[in-house]
Amino acid sequence: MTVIVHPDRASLVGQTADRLAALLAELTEAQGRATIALTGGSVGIELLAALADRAVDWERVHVTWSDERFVPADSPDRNARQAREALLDRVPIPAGNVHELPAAAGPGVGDAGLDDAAAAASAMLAELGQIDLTLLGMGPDAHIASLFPGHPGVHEPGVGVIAVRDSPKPPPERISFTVGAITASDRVWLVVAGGDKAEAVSLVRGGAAPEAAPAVTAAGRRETLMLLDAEAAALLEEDGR
Ligand SMILES: O=C(O)[C@H](O)[C@@H](O)[C@H](O)[C@H](O)COP(=O)(O)O
Repeated sequence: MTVIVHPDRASLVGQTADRLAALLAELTEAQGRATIALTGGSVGIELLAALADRAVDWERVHVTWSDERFVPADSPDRNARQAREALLDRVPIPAGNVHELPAAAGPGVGDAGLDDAAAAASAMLAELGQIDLTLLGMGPDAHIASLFPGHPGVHEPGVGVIAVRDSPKPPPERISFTVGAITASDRVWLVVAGGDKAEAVSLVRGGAAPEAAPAVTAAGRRETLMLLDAEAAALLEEDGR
């Protein structure tokens, strides 16, 4: 894992958007298509908004998500809805290139269909083929996607999408890439900002166990980057790591 520290949140977001635009250009040029898995969370969405202002050949970019909240499609909690507002509705990406994870049938449905949604998402992931880049945020508890410390999901075997119940981060019902799905990606970028993440960053860099810090499992087949602002890296600088 390569750690790159930016002076502040704005430069982390701006320079990561530049880095992402450059990767998309390289991939669409070299292989005719790029497939990326987006993430939710404030930094993840800010990154998408910044990407909207970069030159990207959207015709040849496919997007999906490494996790999704299991709420109705029009819920403001949906990662896909937030991504559409921040980016996808602002760029000429073909509708067929946007591979949303299933939504709950409607308000108050609860977890009826959560397992079916996870199974459908696993099938869609298999159809999608190789993921060139999985973008991840990280919680203050070192969660990634919807894989939380002390929850069984981090030990779920195989490449797929799982149902998550009683998520400590609301909303409670989610569907999430497994660790195997994340590590099947060619590249994994963890994009993390804020002093509230400094402990988790230090835990991850210190080699904590996956059940304590799921983010330690974040690894791409070809590249793993931990992209931080100075606040999130603060303890690292103290440790000199
Ligand atoms: O659906 C979600 O909530 C995200 O996938 C989640 O994993 C997020 O990326 C982290 O919680 C970081 O979120 P912040 O960037 O807002 O701290």
